[in-house]
Amino acid sequence: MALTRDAVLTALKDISDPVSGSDVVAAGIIRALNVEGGTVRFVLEIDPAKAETYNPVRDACEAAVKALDGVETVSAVLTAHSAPKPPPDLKAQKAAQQPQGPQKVAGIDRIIAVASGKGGVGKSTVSVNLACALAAEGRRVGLLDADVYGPSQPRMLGVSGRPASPDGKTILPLRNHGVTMMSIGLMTNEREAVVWRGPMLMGALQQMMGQVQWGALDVLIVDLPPGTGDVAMTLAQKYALDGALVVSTPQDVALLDARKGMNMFEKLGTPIYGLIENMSTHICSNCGHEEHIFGHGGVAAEAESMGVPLLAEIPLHLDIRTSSDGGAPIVVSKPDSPQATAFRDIARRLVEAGQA
Ligand SMILES: Nc1ncnc2c1ncn2[C@@H]1O[C@H](COP(=O)(O)OP(=O)(O)OP(=O)(O)O)[C@@H](O)[C@H]1O
Repeated sequence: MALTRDAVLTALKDISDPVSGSDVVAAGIIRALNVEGGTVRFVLEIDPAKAETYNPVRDACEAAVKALDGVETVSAVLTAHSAPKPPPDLKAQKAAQQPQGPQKVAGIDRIIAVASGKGGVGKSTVSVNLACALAAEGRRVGLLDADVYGPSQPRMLGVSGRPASPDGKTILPLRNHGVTMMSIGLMTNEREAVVWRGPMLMGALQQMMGQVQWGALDVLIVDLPPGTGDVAMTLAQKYALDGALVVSTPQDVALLDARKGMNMFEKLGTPIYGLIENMSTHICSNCGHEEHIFGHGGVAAEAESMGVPLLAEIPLHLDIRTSSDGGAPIVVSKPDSPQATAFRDIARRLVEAGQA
């Protein structure tokens, strides 16, 4: 008989939660349970201050699930829920040791967020091509797909399969075209709709930053979800973001949303490295005829009025879409094409400015 979620939950009900006294399922700490064939994954969402207490609980949960018929591998990870504010710490010395403001991530020299105000404007396409172009410039590049609502980087970078976690604590990222990549989407089942609540999102982001073995990176590109939501805020507040790139199409409505995105970064104190206009002009793949189907000049004017550089005008070209869909972004599959050159120019510019 095939292994089911219910069978896993029933087994987990035998494990008690040391904090509430009830079982771990009733206590509501089992999250993101994913059963795929013989592989079972879930997280225990806990108060980070009680991580030590929960290590044996995690081991007991893993053992209970492993004992079920049909289970081959079990991965249970502790993630932090957003703990209520701790009482004020009166010991000055201890307070001095508390992390202050956004933190650097060990081994990662720079973090650049790629954002857009609106979905579908090509933020992921820009992120993956920029990452590949930076790798081609000899930079050690990571790409974090934080777009929980529509993770697309595994497909665009041509990687498949699940990241391994040999010790159940650290996560091995995937790698292709010289880019080290991890996607929050790989933590869930593709067909399973996941409702990402704020705390879970933060836990997942913290896991991505702290538990993924990125290795030494010159730059980590973070492909954010569209808009000015929780992920962008958490990222900028918790981690030392060096800069942000904002992608927009030329239409007024996209620009309006892009402005909101830029305002958010300004408020968070993150420098905006530049605006990128995507789908700037349409180049017919048959005759080469060029047409500004979404209008022209708006993004350049916006960049000027905001006082940020317009880093590139990327054309709308069939090759850009088909190459990403095929897992070898245009910068890799046709590096000398004018379309790829637009992305490579951004990469060179960022490297020259010491930003990547
Ligand atoms: N310059 C371009 N030329 C041709 N196709 C493009 C271009 N930019 C993006 N696309 C295509 O448009 C679609 C949307 O792009 P993409 O997924 O990068 O957008 P996004 O802003 O990351 O979207 P979301 O955040 O909503 O997932 C994809 O199919 C992509 O291949």
